[in-house]
Amino acid sequence: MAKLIPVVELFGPTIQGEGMVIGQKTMFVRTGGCDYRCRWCDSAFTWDGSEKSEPLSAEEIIERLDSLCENGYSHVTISGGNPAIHKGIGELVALLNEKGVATAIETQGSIFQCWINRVDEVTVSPKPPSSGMETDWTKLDLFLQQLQAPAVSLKVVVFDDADYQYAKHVHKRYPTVPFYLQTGNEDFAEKEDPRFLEKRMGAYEALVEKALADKEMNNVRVLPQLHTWLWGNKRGV
Ligand SMILES: C[S@@+](CC[C@H](N)C(=O)[O-])C[C@H]1O[C@@H](n2cnc3c(N)ncnc32)[C@H](O)[C@@H]1O
Ligand SMILES: Nc1nc2[nH]cc(C(=O)O)c2c(=O)[nH]1
Ligand code: SF4
Ligand SMILES: [Mg+2]
Repeated sequence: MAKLIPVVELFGPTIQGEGMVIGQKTMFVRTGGCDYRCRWCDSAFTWDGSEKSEPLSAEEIIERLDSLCENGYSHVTISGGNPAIHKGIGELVALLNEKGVATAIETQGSIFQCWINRVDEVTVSPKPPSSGMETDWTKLDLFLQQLQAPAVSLKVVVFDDADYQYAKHVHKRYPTVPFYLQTGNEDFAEKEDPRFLEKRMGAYEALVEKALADKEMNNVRVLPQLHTWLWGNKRGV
């Protein structure tokens, strides 16, 4: 029997606002459940019990994506929560592959599944000290050793100096993996702050300046969460 996938949100078309394929037109599948509890998680509704997920088969997910996008789509991003806790996603990835639709995943690198190697773009985002989570380096080493996907990147969110030092450590530990620094959004719960965009731009400028002045961070890409510049903390975009 097909394994069901707990889905919290399906949305799109939108643009990928973060990381290695920023700007890519994409659909999103957001799964429920996470093995982490990051203090600043902007998607805590996937794991804090505030929302129920709907168990869907891979076919049902594709039907719903199709009905969201009458013009069709060529790219699907799977995020969460941690999508890597769900075995059933392998079937979704295989079906999308068959249809010629490219796939991407966002995960923190704590749990590996064989199907991850069939995802076209894998973003691994280990969590810095401000998250309150502790990285199990042995697990992360193993995750990256097993990872054979066509395109892989590391992305570390930075809120403060300790996070930046952590990001440097990650980049040094895995020097051959394309590395992204991403600004943290401390106003993730804010709905109507008139200074929201100004603050996001300020955080981006500060992170860019830090990286530009750092001789150990010459081969990095520095990015904001671009979707928040357009749409703030709105859900489903
Ligand atoms: C919501 S998570 C889901 C995927 C997976 N659990 C992970 O953390 O990689 C997707 C991305 O959003 C980032 N993120 C979550 N909350 C954020 C915040 N307040 N500011 C900036 N990035 C955030 C995470 O670090 C991760 O890269
Ligand atoms: N547009 C857009 N881009 C994103 N990139 C990563 C996201 C996520 O929540 O995983 C996300 C999201 O929620 N929306
Ligand atoms: S690992 Fe991702 S989904 Fe899980 S709590 Fe952290 S940011 Fe949120
Ligand atoms: Mg998000």
